[in-house]
Amino acid sequence: MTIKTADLCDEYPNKLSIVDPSFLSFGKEKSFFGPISTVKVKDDNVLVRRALETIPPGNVLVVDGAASKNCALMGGNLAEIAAQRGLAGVIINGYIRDSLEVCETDTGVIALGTIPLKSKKEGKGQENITLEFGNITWNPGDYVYVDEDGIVVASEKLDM
Ligand SMILES: O=C([O-])CC(=O)C(=O)O
Repeated sequence: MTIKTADLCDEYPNKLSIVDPSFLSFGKEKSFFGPISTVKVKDDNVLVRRALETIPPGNVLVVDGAASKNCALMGGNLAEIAAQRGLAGVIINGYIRDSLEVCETDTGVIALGTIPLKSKKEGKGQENITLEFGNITWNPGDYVYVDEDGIVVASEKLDM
């Protein structure tokens, strides 16, 4: 199915939250959608890995990393887990590394940018909670739609 966020905005103006246009696409899959799973972390990606290994195939993992520029929350290995598990994609309010590998990996990866330093491995953070970033609220179970034009979220699955 081809996502066209512009068409969704035309068709469902009252049902969509539009994410702040400050995110970049790094994954090979430029257009994807699915139900949201969430984690919230700060400079620590243990819960990101655990979510990638456990959330249902087809879901989109949304990571609130507090937009921290201290380190990368995902690299080539974690992107490969997302692809192998058949996740639709990952959206990170934070930074990634191994961007050349990530852009060859068959999943969606959205983030704020790149930084080469890896994160801490302490396992701190929260899972499956409502997030607030990018000018919108991200509830687990909401649907996110992504393409080359941007990111939009609806509280239900939309007919396309
Ligand atoms: O392990 C990490 O912190 C992230 C990483 O480099 C990878 O996913 O390849």
